[in-house]
Amino acid sequence: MSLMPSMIELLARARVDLRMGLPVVLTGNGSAALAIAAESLTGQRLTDLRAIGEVSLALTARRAETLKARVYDTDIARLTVPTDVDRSWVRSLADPADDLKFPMKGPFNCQRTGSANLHRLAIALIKSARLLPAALLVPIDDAATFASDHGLTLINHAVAMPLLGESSPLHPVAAARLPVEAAEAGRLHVFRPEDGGEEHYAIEIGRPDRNAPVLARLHSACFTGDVLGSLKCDCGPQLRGALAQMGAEGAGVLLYLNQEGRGIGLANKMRAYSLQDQGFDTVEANHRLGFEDDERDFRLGSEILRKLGFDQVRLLTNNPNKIAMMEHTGIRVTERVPLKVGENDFNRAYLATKASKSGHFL
Ligand SMILES: Nc1nc2c(ncn2[C@@H]2O[C@H](COP(=O)(O)OP(=O)(O)OP(=O)(O)O)[C@@H](O)[C@H]2O)c(=O)[nH]1
Ligand SMILES: [Zn+2]
Repeated sequence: MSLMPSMIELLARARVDLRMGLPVVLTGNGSAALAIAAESLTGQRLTDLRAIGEVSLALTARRAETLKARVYDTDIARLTVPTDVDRSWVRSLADPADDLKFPMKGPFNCQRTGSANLHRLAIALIKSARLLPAALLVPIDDAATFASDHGLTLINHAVAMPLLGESSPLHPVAAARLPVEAAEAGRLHVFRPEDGGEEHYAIEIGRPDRNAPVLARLHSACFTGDVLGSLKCDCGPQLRGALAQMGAEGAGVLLYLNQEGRGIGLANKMRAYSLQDQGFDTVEANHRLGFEDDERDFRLGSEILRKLGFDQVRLLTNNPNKIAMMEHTGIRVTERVPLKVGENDFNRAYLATKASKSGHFL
């Protein structure tokens, strides 16, 4: 029946559930579990989970490394939650804010038998909901009955995992003329993904020739840099510099991708900034939170370019990964145009770390 939600729709619902602190039901390979985000766990929900069975905590291998917890499943660690700890124990394992002040002492009881599939699915879902990558799971018997009895969203591992790894198709929803400081001939296009995720934007400057390489910039949202003029990064000057160059050349396209904080979201980026104030660099901070260096999906940049009719670019960037991803997804990068602007005393170390650890061109 067509009114039944598809897995894409169920995943969108599950993201909201997890953000709200509601459990979701995960199932796969004959097993089933309730999963709840550690970040939005209430004391009552922890009590409720314990009434069902033994509760385990899923963490990424990155987070486990900081906690010195054993990882038996490559990318995921599964820790048994002791019966005598409260919500603050879970919080301290999930959130590195107080790692230095109150180091979490193991040894932790790390699970090595059974499958980590449902734990991995919970982490993937929680990352896509832009929460701290940590989930509590408790096994249940009959997933379908449990979900319908309690009105919970039911997610199947085999169907969901490939979808979570894919880039959702994007569709143009609206476009209009937008004169900007850099060029009077501007046009803003809004693209919406099918998975209910963030919209992304493209600002077209002039009327670029679709048969020649276009001067292009893939800009990732940075509220602090773009809007507030933060001195901790170079995003604001890069945004304005790219538009200015497009204005001067009379043509270009700037994609504004809503992947704040290299894809971890603004709340997590502020957590990373707090860790940076404790002395960690931008990459270490991401790892301590349980994220990879860069959680962005640049494939959507190629898709937007193609939808706008472009297949070759002169790419304004210092990031070799952006070039590799463009080429990999069928957009030819005929030239890399360096974008070195906005270095200052506050972001010098950040820019140096990008060069030394993330391979950025100097
Ligand atoms: N997680 C995290 N994200 C950051 C930090 N500083 C800046 N960002 C984010 O990094 C992204 C900056 O991306 P881009 O401007 O595309 O920079 P880039 O990947 O270095 O590539 P180019 O600028 O093209 O050379 C934005 O999403 C910022 O919000 C940080 O310390 N931690
Ligand atoms: Zn920035």
